[in-house]
Formats: sequence, C-alpha cells, structure tokens
Amino acid sequence: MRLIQNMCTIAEYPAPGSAAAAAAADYCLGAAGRRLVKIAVVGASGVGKTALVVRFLTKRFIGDYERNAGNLYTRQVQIEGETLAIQVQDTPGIQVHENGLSCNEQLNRCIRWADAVVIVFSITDYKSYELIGQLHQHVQQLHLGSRLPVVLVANKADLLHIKQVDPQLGLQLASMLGCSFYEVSVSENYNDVYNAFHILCKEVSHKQPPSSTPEKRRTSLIPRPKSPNMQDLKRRFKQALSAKVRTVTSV
Ligand SMILES: Nc1nc2c(ncn2[C@@H]2O[C@H](COP(=O)(O)OP(=O)(O)OP(=O)(O)O)[C@@H](O)[C@H]2O)c(=O)[nH]1
Repeated sequence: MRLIQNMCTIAEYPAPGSAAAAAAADYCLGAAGRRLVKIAVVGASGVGKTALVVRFLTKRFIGDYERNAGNLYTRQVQIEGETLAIQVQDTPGIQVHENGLSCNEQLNRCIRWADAVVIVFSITDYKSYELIGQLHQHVQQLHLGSRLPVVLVANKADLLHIKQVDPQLGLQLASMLGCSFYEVSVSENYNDVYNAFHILCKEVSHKQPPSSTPEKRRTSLIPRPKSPNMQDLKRRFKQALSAKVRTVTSV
C-alpha cells in the first residue's frame, strides 16, 4: 500500500544507466561520493511492505496506507564507520496465478536495479509464505552470475492469534535459500526491522569495493533525518496524519 507520493515511483523510476538514474544517484550520494546501496522490498500484497519501509525510515508505524504504486525512498546510514547512501524501493504486491508468479516488467526492472532484496511474508497469510521459494528463484534469475544478498522477513509477529505460518518454517526456508531471516512485528518493534536492513546493507557493502574517499570511522548505524528527502517525508507524514485526524473528528 502507498502512504504518500515520495521521490518517484517504479513507473517513473529511471532505467539503470540512464541520465535520470545518474541524477537520482547523485542526489543521494551528495558531494561526498558515498557508496550507494539499492534495496528492493518485495512480497505479496498486504504483508506490510510499506509499513516495513516506513518503519525503517522514520521509526514510526502508521496503520493505514493507500495501495502501493512503488515508491522510492532515500536516506543515509552508518555501516561499520562508513556513511552509505541507501535507496529503498517499495513495490506493489506480487500476485500468484495458476501458472506461477505474476511479475510485471516494472517490478523486474526494480529487482534488476537492486543490490539487495528484502522478501516479506506475513505469518497471518500462508499464501504469502508459499510464494517465497518461487520469488527468491525469480530474483536470483534476474541477477544471473552473482548471488544477490536477500533477507527474508516474516512480518506481523504480534498477530499470533491469527497465525497461519509458524515462524520456524520461515527460518527453515531461509536457511534452505541461503539468506538471513528475521521475524518482526513492524507495528510493535523497530529494532528487528532495523536489524534486517542493517544486515543487508552490511552484506552489500562487503561485496562492493570501498569508496575512494572513505569518511571518518564511526561505530554505529545512525539515522540521518536531516537528509532533504527525509525532511520531506516527515513533513508529508505530518500532513497525512493531520488530514486523518481531521477526517476522524469530522465523522
Ligand atoms: N498487526 C499488524 N499489522 C501490520 C503490521 N505490518 C503491517 N500491518 C498492517 O497490514 C496492512 C497492510 O500493510 P501494508 O504495509 O500496506 O502492506 P503492503 O505489503 O505494502 O501492501 P500492498 O501495497 O497491497 O502490496 C496495513 O493495515 C498495516 O497497518 C504488523 O506488524 N502488525
């Protein structure tokens, strides 16, 4: 689901290598020539992809979003003493048809664009778990020749009373697929969400060559809310919230 229109959407997202893509990366990298980590968040509809991304970027959980068109968010993070620029692409929910996954070209382009992928399912939706194997295979096929870092996230851990998937199954699947696994409740816990993205950034940064202009070392990953994009995101959050409050009070 979509919270707000942000920087750009998958539909608008520039093709890798294009001038527009370079401009987006420049915006993110800034003058410091930082390394850029591009993360796509994929999974079935309603599993909490938008909630996960928003939670990671703002530490907040907002219960209700519009249907997702695929927004791209940007921020900077500290990984092992280096400031990295990261771009997180939220994506529309994947549908499963009789003959398999339905991934349109926009989604495939987004997966190809990514340096790493977060695959999300919900413990309250067995179908969202069932498609993980196929989805993981599809992701790796789009990156033939290099093993793409992937983290598997089982969301909605707070909804145990309507659980359809034992988190243990998620763990087993992740170890079979050779990726990390996190069981999270986006609504109740920020730290697990943070850890899932953190491990992915770390994995990508270990794969990429070090920046030619390394920054002074720092010890932890510190959110940088001062990036212009985050400021914009927060402002829009406030607008969305106050609009919601107005709606509720006017009923
Ligand atoms: N209880 C609970 N609800 C959650 C959690 N994460 C997300 N939700 C709710 O699940 C619903 C769907 O969340 P979204 O983030 O919009 O899901 P999505 O995967 O982006 O959905 P699409 O845009 O349709 O692909 C929303 O009502 C969220 O508030 C969670 O950890 N716990």
